[in-house]
Amino acid sequence: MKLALIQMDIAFGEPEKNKRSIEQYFAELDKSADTVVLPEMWNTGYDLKRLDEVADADGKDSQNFLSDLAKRYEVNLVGGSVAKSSERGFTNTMYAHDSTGKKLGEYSKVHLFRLMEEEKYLVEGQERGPFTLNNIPSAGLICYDIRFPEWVRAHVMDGAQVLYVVAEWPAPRIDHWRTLLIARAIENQCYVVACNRVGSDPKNDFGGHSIVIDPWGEIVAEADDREQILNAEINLELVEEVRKRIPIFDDRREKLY
Ligand SMILES: O=C(O)CCC(=O)C(=O)O
Repeated sequence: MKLALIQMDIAFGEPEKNKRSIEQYFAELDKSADTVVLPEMWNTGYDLKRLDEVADADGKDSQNFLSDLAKRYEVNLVGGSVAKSSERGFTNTMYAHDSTGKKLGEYSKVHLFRLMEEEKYLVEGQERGPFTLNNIPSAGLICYDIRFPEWVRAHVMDGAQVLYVVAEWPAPRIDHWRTLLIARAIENQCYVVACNRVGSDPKNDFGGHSIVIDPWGEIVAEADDREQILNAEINLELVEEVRKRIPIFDDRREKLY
């Protein structure tokens, strides 16, 4: 698989402007890329106080936009996440599409991050929302979700071999971001493909360092803290190889935990 992670800045509360930025990035994609990943809440950023005005009604506009991009560029697209409004309230929701534009799955962030007051404005997702991308069982995780190893393990026990993480992770804790992601890859013996944003909003500076990590914990590719497209190639056979070498899934003591 040839991945392209779009590590972009996000305009605060300006979905149309952010869509134009994404269009520009797509025009610059490496022609060999088959799977593209976007960051968290790319439509609005953390403009939570104005969700009434800026969130996407039922995620329809975002889904159309993402489906059309995937089809036009013939790429699988893990569409970061968007602020979505529905009868249930506002959610932080990821959509994945295949290269024909077909929707593969949907996932809403289940762990809301109090430090950014998400719990005051958003409602939690209730489902795992796994998807199969390129014939590979995969899962989406949104930012703070990576601090919950039991949540990540649940996806892997379901069969996930690639974890797509999308984030607006602040710069002051970028060491946590890297360490947690490397640990999630090693302990689950799977690929971690993680796309963060850069730039600033009124309250935070975001740290970039989008990263692709293999099931042995080796870094396949890593960005710095500037806007860029991070390209990486991964080989899924390595998942099986690593799981045979250290068979942690056979050695688990399920009765004890
Ligand atoms: O856990 C962290 O330190 C960052 C989480 C975060 O920024 C988020 O979930 O939006």
